[in-house]
Amino acid sequence: MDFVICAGVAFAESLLLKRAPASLFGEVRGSTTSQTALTLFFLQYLVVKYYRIVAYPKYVSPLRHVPGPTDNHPLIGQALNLIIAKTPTELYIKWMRQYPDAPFIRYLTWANTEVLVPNNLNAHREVLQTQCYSFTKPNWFLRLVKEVAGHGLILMEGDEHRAHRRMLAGPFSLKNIRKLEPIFQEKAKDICRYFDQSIAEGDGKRGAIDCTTTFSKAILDIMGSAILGLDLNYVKPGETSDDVSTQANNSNLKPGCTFHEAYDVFFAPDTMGKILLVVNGIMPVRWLPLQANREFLHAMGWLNDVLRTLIRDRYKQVSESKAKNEYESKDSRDLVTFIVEENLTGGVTEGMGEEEFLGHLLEFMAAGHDTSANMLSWSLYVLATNQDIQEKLRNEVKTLPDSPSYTELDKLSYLENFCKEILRLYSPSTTYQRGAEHDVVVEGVHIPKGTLLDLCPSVTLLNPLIWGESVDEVDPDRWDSLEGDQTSLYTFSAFSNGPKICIGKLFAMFEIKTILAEMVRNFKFVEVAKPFAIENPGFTLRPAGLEVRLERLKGRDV
Ligand code: HEM
Repeated sequence: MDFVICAGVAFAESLLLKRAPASLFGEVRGSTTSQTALTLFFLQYLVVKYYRIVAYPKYVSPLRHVPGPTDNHPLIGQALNLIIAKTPTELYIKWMRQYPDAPFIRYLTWANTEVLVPNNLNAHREVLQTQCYSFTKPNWFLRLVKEVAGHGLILMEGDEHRAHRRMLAGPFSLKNIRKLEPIFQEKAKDICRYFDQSIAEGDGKRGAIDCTTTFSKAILDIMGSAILGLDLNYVKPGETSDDVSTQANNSNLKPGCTFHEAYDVFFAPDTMGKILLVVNGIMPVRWLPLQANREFLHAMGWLNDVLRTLIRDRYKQVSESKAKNEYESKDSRDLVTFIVEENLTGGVTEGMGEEEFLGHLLEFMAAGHDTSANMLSWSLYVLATNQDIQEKLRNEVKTLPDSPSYTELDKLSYLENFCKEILRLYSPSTTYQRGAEHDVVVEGVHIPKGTLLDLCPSVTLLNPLIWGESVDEVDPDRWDSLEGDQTSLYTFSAFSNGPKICIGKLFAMFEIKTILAEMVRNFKFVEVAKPFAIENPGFTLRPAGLEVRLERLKGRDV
């Protein structure tokens, strides 16, 4: 924008100079209009950039007194520090602990753009609930998400967002989530059979599981059945990993890629893939003839085609059998079928167009996949490194019947506490973004229109002012005796809060509890097999390469 304005102004100025009396600007009149315009453009552009990058954040911005890190790079503030940090949240946690009382923390990023991090509970309440629609998704984030998730809930704002949340409330209600019991139970058993296979392929007593890959595939299977009505069967015992990558079990899908490969391009790209993902948020770079771009465009094209075909086929199937009076609505219908049925009969999803439908599917698959898989990986990490907690959890889940229902799982208080403690210590969602729609005042801080905000769940989940000295310890029992700020909705921020709270919260908790219960009552998680790193940059807290050794417990058979 600065570029265009400076170019326009420089051109107008050069024309004016041409007409000025020769005695005033003799030198300038000697040069051509384009030379003058170019010189004026560069000078003005430099001044504007100096003001924006150096003078504004330091001397003019109303946010300049908000506390924050001072070890800034002169041009890119904390951008590089965030990229080379050990985890995507390391620096946010450090800043929160440095300025525990501040409502906001301010840091600088590319070209010294200011970013605010809501820090105390009131600031979270204002941004997520009270003034929710004053803080919308910023443009760079829209570009980034739209590439993979189309136009779904995450990108919608205001009335459109409210209308679509209403349409989707049914499929994500407790009543509907209960219908997914058989899908979750079956997949939990498949995972255990897969573990058995890994033990059998080893020395017959002990196996090792690559958590990130296994759970990523298992969760995709669940999403395939529950959301799309497809049997993906990535984690199916009896199949080697080679069989899995051919997607042999779903021959109806377009060849050339798999869901697992497609999402790996986004959630676990190589270094070039990561750079392009970030830079494309700032300026379009997908046209560059690079291998990482080709892989990305191929994967996303495949995903869009497959889901669009699925939507059209499902409409056709349902409407044709309805026309013949042969249609029977299944009680355990998946989300696609639910939306199609409601749409055809003037139900709650009436008016949802194909683009929005596609956007929702792309988003559910992306938003519910890596988050849940990482939560399971971190659960195994904690179990393998805390045998007493594992024993306590096992004693509780041992009481469950063979295929536990939602109600039976919901009654287990230690399982609930364990899940919350995993989300507290290892929030799968690292940061999510907002931008101020207009000037707004929160907690006495004047936030100018266009200011960027980073919300980081760990800022409240790992805050020593809220959790005390034991903040970094694993202690599921703490959830039995919450007091003060620990009871606030805004403290438990792993699923966010307010009108944009995660729509899949119930789905995720039920799915994870079912899988955890089945794993813990059948296997002992002995130790972490080797060192691993946390992926950074990353949208989720991904323990890349986490491997856990396990043994089957005697006396149980899946
Ligand atoms: C442990 C698992 C999960 C975690 C930690 C999680 C976390 C979150 C968070 C923090 C947000 C807020 C993002 C923002 O406001 O920008 C969110 C939104 C969302 N999540 Fe989840 N999520 C999980 C599972 C799921 C599942 C299973 C689904 C779908 C099946 C899902 C679908 C969505 C959608 C569609 C949104 C956008 C909601 C809106 O803007 O109205 N999530 N999630």
